[in-house]
Amino acid sequence: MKIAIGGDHAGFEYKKHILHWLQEQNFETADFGPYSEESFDYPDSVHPLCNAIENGEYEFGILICGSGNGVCMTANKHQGIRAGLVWDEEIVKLIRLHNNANVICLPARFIEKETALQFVKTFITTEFEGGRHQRRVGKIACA
Ligand SMILES: O=C(CO)[C@H](O)[C@H](O)[C@H](O)COP(=O)(O)O
Repeated sequence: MKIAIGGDHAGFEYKKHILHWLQEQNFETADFGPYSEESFDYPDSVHPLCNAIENGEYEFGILICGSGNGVCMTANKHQGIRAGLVWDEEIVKLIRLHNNANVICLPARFIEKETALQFVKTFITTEFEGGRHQRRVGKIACA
């Protein structure tokens, strides 16, 4: 599984932590930045990451900023992206089970680092349920 990760300065430490775990597990990864804690505009990471997912280069994306909302709003501008903001384990499961999310958005200033990692583990191991949800997901994109 190929996984891309990005965000802004507020998510930098969390990104490092999650990336380290992904690489330990031998996932193929790509880091779309930022590469330091210096102030960074999240769209400059989010758009290239989402383009790469839409092109089929990566299956899943992980985005991290302070509240999770900036990265989520930006990602969902892309037709091929379904990004979900998460704050507890059940919500993480639901964005995969019901929404077939391909991007998870983590609010670094509101959850612990280990919680963020646990959310990523749940995200990448939960399968889309399909069925009635397939019909609904099919109606999300607008022309
Ligand atoms: O959602 C966000 C932006 O809309 C994020 O929370 C950013 O990380 C946050 O806005 C960054 O704020 P800062 O004061 O520039 O660190």
